[in-house]
Amino acid sequence: MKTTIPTVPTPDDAAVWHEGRLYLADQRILPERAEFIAYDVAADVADAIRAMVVRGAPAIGVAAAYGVVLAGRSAYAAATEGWKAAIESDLECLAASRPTAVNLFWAIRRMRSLIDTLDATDPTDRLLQEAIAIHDEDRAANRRLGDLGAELIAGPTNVITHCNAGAAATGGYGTALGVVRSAYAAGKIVRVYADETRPWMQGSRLTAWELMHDGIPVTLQADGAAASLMATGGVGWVIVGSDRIAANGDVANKIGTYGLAVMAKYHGIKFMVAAPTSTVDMEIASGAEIPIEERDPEELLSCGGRRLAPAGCDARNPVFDVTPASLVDAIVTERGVVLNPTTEKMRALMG
Ligand SMILES: CSC[C@@H](O)[C@@H](O)C(=O)COP(=O)(O)O
Repeated sequence: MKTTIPTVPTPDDAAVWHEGRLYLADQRILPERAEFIAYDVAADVADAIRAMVVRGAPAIGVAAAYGVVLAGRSAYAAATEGWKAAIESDLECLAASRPTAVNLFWAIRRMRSLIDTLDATDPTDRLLQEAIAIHDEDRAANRRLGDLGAELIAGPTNVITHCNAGAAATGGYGTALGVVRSAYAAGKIVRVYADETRPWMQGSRLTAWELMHDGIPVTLQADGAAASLMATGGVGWVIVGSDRIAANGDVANKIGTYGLAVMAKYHGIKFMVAAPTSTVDMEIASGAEIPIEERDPEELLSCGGRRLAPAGCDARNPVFDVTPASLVDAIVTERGVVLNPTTEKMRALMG
């Protein structure tokens, strides 16, 4: 992990712990401005997750783990040996920040398991070690799954990606964009077509920024342009990340992913989901049980601060959808690849 704060955040600096503070690169304003915000208390980290300062399932998990460190420090300052009772409200506050990305709950559960083993003394150092381990392990998992995903691509080919599943969305390197990074280095990817990803524009702002930062050829397209691109041929894979993968291999990801998978099947294009095993939720049988976040319709009714829709216009803003396992060719994790996922194959992967 980095021990200094870069003056300008790079895509790999979504979360940085430095001298007792958590710094999050503000992903709401990138790439126009690259700035960190410093955090000292867990409730503010929860607000940052809710407000999309930090976003992307693994990065949310990493931020929450550091949030638990801040919670432990505050709880000990307030209640000394009673810190375990005092930390509870902050853990609940972090867990209530966003509902879909299971990495959030996975990270809090892992930090809670550690808390259960600790005594009444100041827990800050021990909690920090665990948060750093979560951060480092995520980066290492992404490197591994990036290489595994790249092996599936015969190449050279073009690929489509949706939303941002890059370094900024993770502890580092990226999931879908980790596969792209590894495959591009191996000469297997010619160009990445990045969907703009309405309404938060994670594709236009973050994916385009990350790929240009790496010198990987990228073409931005409107979300609705993917089908006609597929029809022209030349696209070998759709590669996306995930917020939660159910036990049967159904995949929740950014709204619009399901449509891409349907279109990919129609055009005979392969569909890959790249995610660490911290994104797999074996406690739910299928995608029907995945809670789908609905955000403020205002995010859809306006763009760049300018109102687009007429006053009084109704709008729905589900920000994730579920792609059935039957449309997924490969789920790529750090533990291995699952082709044509089923419950049995996911059980074998997860042990
Ligand atoms: C490696 S990130 C995987 C997913 O979290 C990503 O594709 C996504 O949908 C992010 O949504 P966001 O609403 O930006 O948090």
